[in-house]
Amino acid sequence: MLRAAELVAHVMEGGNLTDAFERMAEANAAWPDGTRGAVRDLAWSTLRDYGRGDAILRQLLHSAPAVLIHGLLLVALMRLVQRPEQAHTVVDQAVQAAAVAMPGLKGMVNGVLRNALRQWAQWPAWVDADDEARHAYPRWWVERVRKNHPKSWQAVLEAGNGRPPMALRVNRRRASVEAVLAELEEAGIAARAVGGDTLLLAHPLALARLPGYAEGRVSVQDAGAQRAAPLLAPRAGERVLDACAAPGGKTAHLLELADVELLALELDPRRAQRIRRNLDRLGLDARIQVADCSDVGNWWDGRPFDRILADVPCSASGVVRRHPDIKWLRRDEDIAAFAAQQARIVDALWQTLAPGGTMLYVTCSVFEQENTAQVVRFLDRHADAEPVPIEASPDCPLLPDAEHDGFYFACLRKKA
Ligand SMILES: C[S@@+](CC[C@H](N)C(=O)[O-])C[C@H]1O[C@@H](n2cnc3c(N)ncnc32)[C@H](O)[C@@H]1O
Repeated sequence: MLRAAELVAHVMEGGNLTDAFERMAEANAAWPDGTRGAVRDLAWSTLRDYGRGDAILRQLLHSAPAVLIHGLLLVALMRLVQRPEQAHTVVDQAVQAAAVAMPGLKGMVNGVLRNALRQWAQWPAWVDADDEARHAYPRWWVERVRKNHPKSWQAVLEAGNGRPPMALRVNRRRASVEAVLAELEEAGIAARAVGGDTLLLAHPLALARLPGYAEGRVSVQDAGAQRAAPLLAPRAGERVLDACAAPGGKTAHLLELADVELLALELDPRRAQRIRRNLDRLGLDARIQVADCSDVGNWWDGRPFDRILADVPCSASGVVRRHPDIKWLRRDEDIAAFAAQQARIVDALWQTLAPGGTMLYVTCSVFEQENTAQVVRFLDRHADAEPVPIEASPDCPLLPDAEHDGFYFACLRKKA
């Protein structure tokens, strides 16, 4: 419980959840899978529900406690929601964790949690009275989703608060969908094919338990993310640019689909190393370069590309259930900053596209400003660009649901 509280406290201080968890897991390499999974699950669940937990705590506390104790109380409340039948054990565990972290505050933790239990029946009313708590999102986020998706805003918010599905991509160079399904069945892992190279697992599991992963027959990639490479539809012999490539999920998928000459660019040198590791595992190859793709003069050799994947940095609002810290760390004004950065990137990349070539614009955002509005402005600025319809639509917003995360795709052709 203390480890999960440390992660929650780290986010409350503005830190990144995934990075902090990876550092913690590295420092505790001897943790069994079960411990690693439990710490992760508790921290992630607490942050998905942070608004609700905090609304309850505000009723019980007179002043804000030290951030680690605040995190611990939130984790304990989440545990109480998950396991009400073990309430007394949960309180004892939280008190023991406080005794280790801040012995002087263990009485306070005990008092607050016992008081919380006495007032259990009030929790729904406390949560309902607070807009942010009811939805478990900041107010600005709720407003944006409501405005951008008037018919489905509640479903979008709910999907973002749920647990994400786990999907696999079959490496068609090494295995077939049928062969992988049979292998999974033999290992007692329930899965079903959902089109293309994609399999959906009935229950998420640890990578170490996944047959064929180490041997490069399968990768873990969300089913929505797996739409990108087939939409770009690379053909053998083409020059392809993957402009924002790390950790290389879509780079690998493109290479699995066709023998192309691929350049993968990535701004972050540490993340760029993950592309090579992924390609090596899958038996694939590409040129990988650390560069700012919008600074064309620094990396482009002047030879145009036939296809460009622009999987641009974005708010990640479509994958918030995988990164629940972002909904509490992002600010409304960040979205305009992302949109400006995306515009800079696609304008720069457009120069490197061959006439007749296509660029696939991708975000994992559900915010219009980064999606359709971005593409409409792009088409206004570039008279030589035209949309290539996706399933009879000029673009393809994929809202998050039980099978896939939220994505947005627009395919743009450069007039010949
Ligand atoms: C959405 S992620 C890409 C995910 C990746 N395409 C995949 O499928 O595995 C965006 C990536 O773009 C990188 N990035 C951000 N700004 C960039 C820039 N100006 N040039 C190149 N890469 C950039 C980020 O570091 C991040 O790794």
